Amino acid sequence: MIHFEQVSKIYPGGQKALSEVNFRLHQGEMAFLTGHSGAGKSTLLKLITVIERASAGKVSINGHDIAKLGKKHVPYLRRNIGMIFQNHHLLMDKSVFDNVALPLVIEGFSHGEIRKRVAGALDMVGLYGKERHLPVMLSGGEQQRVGIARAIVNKPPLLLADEPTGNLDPKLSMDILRLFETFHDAGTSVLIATHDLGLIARMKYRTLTLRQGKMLGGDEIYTTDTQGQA
Ligand SMILES: Nc1ncnc2c1ncn2[C@@H]1O[C@H](COP(=O)(O)OP(=O)(O)OP(=O)(O)O)[C@@H](O)[C@H]1O
Repeated sequence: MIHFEQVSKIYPGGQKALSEVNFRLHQGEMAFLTGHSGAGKSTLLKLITVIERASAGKVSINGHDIAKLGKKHVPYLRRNIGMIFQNHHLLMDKSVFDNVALPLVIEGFSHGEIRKRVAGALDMVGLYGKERHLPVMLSGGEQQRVGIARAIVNKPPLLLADEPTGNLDPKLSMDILRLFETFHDAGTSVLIATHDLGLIARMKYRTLTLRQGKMLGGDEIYTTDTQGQA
């Protein structure tokens, strides 16, 4: 699903964020991405969503080299990726319903379809019945669930999360990871960037580790992947 080959990223100004990174995330796989602050986790996610472009190497999604993707095709790519952020980026003056409905409104779905899909997404994240609430009326964990409902409402095959549990206590963090697990069980590919090694250790998924822009064990993972294993 995602394939990085010798990918480097140097920001304008000369800051090297990623250095010859190799890895694959398979279709339907769930994995963690970890590393110290500044290791390059967010940069790696931004290359997948084409918020940033690689300086060298090749990023492919479903076999397509995204360097060859023209500007007008980027929104189509992003429609297939649900993105979840630590501070959830909710519109605070809009209801839970309006926040979750946003991607569907942008895509031009009918009112009836939007109502049905938003209800389904809120049900999945355990917020059914809170459609009319404003985000400020919800707890931090519930606000994060609204962000997750918005990310999955158009059923993308890939979910990317950048520190999704950063503001939550251990119990709520585990609940959020279990929620990601339900999407993974339903066939969605999931990549979660997190500092929280304790949380990672409690789950059984592959962990990709960045250190100063380099993927530790990257070549080994790359070799194993080419043999068709996770
Ligand atoms: N837009 C930018 N311009 C210049 N340098 C940047 C930019 N974004 C990130 N960097 C630099 O690239 C490196 C990697 O940053 P990145 O945000 O990817 O790390 P991270 O692992 O996500 O860190 P954190 O866990 O603190 O969020 C850092 O040295 C950072 O200062």
